[in-house]
Amino acid sequence: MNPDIKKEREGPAFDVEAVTNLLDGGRDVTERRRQLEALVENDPEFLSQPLSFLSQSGRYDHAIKRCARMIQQIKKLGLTDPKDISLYKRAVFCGRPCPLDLHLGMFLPMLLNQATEDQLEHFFLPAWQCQIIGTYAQTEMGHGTFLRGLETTALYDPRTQEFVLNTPTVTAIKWWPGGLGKTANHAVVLAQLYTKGTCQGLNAFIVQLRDLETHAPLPGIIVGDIGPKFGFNDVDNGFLKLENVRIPRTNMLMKFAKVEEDGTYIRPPSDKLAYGTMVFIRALIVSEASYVLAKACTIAIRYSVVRRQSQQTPGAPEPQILDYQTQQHKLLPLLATTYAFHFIGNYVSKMYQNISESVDAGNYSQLNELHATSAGLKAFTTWIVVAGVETCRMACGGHGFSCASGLPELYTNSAPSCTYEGENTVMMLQTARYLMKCVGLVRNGILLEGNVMYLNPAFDNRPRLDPQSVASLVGAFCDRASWMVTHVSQGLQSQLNCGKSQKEAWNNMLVELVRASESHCHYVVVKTFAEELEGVQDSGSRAILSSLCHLYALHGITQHSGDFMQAGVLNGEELEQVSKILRTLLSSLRRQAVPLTDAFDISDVQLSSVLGRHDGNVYNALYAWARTAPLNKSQVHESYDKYMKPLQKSKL
Ligand SMILES: CCCCCCCCCCCC(=O)SCCNC(=O)CCNC(=O)[C@H](O)C(C)(C)COP(=O)(O)OP(=O)(O)OC[C@H]1O[C@@H](n2cnc3c(N)ncnc32)[C@H](O)[C@@H]1OP(=O)(O)O
Ligand SMILES: Cc1cc2nc3c(=O)[nH]c(=O)nc-3n(C[C@H](O)[C@H](O)[C@H](O)COP(=O)(O)OP(=O)(O)OC[C@H]3O[C@@H](n4cnc5c(N)ncnc54)[C@H](O)[C@@H]3O)c2cc1C
Repeated sequence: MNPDIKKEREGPAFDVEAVTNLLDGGRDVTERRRQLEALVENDPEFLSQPLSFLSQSGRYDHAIKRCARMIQQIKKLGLTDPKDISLYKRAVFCGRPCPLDLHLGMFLPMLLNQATEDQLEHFFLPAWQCQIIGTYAQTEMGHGTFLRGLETTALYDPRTQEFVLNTPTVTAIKWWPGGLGKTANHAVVLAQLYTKGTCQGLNAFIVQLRDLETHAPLPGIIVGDIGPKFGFNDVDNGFLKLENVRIPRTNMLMKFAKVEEDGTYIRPPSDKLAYGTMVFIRALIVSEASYVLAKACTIAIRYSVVRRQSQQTPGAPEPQILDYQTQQHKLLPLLATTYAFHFIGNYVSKMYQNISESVDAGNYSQLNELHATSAGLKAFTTWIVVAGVETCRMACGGHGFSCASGLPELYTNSAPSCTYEGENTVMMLQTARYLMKCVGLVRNGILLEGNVMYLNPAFDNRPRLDPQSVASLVGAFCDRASWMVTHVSQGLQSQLNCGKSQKEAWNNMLVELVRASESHCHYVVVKTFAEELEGVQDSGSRAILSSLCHLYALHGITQHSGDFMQAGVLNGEELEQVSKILRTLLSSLRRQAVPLTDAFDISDVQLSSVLGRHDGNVYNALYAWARTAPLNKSQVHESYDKYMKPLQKSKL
């Protein structure tokens, strides 16, 4: 083990295993996770060469091979608990996306959430057994955000009791669905339903795409891969053109909306229920965000204690780069953010679970709050995580730019989370829509509960900020959100008072509306982090996590100091105080940085990074990695004899 990293692990101020257990949700969960990871890491079928050396087709082949092995093993091991399956899948793909994500993550949940009993009877088992492999085909070339603008049509034909599906224009072609290109043989297709001459809006239809024996596309189905992307190249994101494809009436998911045999349409109790699976994935994205940032922080912090660079004192050894305050300022707030996002991920998962149960019981009253919260936190966490991965890459200097570091792959695979499942700006505006409605309720004398209580009148007048107190800092974030949300609603009102239409006024305030939503999400994250600490039994864990929560809050204030000052929450002098305490915290947490990343308990296989190796032996591993690169298969590349040699021989 590299002596520097070894020294970093001597005498942490807390019990690393206790924090690992806390992050996992208990000692038994840690043991189970390690057991499942070991099953994968000891399975010779899962051994693989560095993915960076493969082509797009090679990566897809590699991914499909792992999918098949994973499904076989899940059945053989008798894994039925969704938590086990999710942990096993994460171990197989090391957190990377895979061609079955949409089948497992959206197609199956769509069946569970939107299918009738008969439909479940017909589709679920073959889908669970992977005879049916599905995807979620909603986005079209011309529309991803504006769902009501989707052009694919499903015309009901009462004579044959079938729907006829078409993508009538080039912009109607389904574009992006994961697994659609080469993997899926079915899709849930979102289409505008027409029956009895009337458009009844978006509904979900199960469409078979490929022959179950030959996998060849069926008549009327033109399907393929959309080609190489910025990342995510293990997944065959595809396109789908539909030309008069006929499906039985019973292929429309009819748990909520219905089309009777004669074509009569029965409206769903809420027309947003069809959007439920998107909310499920948004909640899942929030709970996964922390894992991505945990990997990036582990790589960059471990590298930062083995990398020595520059010379502060002549003759003295070059310092570890984590000794530089700037390196601490880049990485330690991100480490604190990783822990903060772990707790907000738990919070959103619990919220989704609770509200889904009440929706199943027919109570739709909290759907809006769930949508607004999951949409805002999905945008808030993914924007910060993706930017954080890039910060970690840059903090590793040149070697961070090598695929050997694992950081470019981590960045390009996580970057689309700011776009898919709801483009982040659009999601923040959904949260803003909800917040503006809450302001309206307060104006009508209604008292609010939960995370928006700060909008109630005379929400307690707070003493001046005490930057040493986490509770006081949470109050500061609350006051900032209250001021920003109220301020933007006043801005909207004054636009309307000047005679602007609702639409114009809204568009003129979009930037402020997004900022107000971000401040609301930031408050919810800080509040949740602080509240979670109260439940931590182990005193050593509680102490170190409190320092991280303190750092996260102080750093948030310095990053958005304009908001806090505009809101009157703190003045210049108090801001200086905040920055001073933040700097002190950086140097005190520096010694705990490696143990705090070890607590994530991410194996070298999972990390797939030469720079982030647990033993810190980076340089030999980097050299060995480069030597195996395909370009080094021959000392003289074939292009020399084909092009350069003739050039050098020619008399220029
Ligand atoms: C890590 C694992 C990865 C797992 C692996 C993941 C791999 C990648 C998977 C990616 C899969 C995809 O991208 S699938 C495709 C994802 N696509 C999207 O997310 C599309 C985003 N667009 C939309 O959701 C919609 O178009 C909106 C919300 C932006 C606008 O919809 P709209 O119908 O026009 O609604 P709008 O007028 O704004 O609002 C009308 C009312 O409906 C409410 N409303 C709107 N949506 C919802 C909703 N979902 N649930 C409840 N309520 C809603 C609003 O609050 C509002 O209430 P009130 O104010 O009237 O009370
Ligand atoms: C890797 C990846 C995987 C995907 N997988 C799937 C899948 O499996 N199934 C599926 O159906 N789809 C999938 N998608 C598509 C994805 O859901 C859409 O790309 C996403 O919903 C954004 O829609 P869009 O591409 O039309 O962006 P647009 O909405 O065109 O966004 C472009 C810009 O317009 C702005 N904008 C748009 N509307 C508004 C507004 N009302 N107010 C303010 N600004 C606005 C946005 O903020 C953004 O800056 C995937 C996409 C990617 C990248």
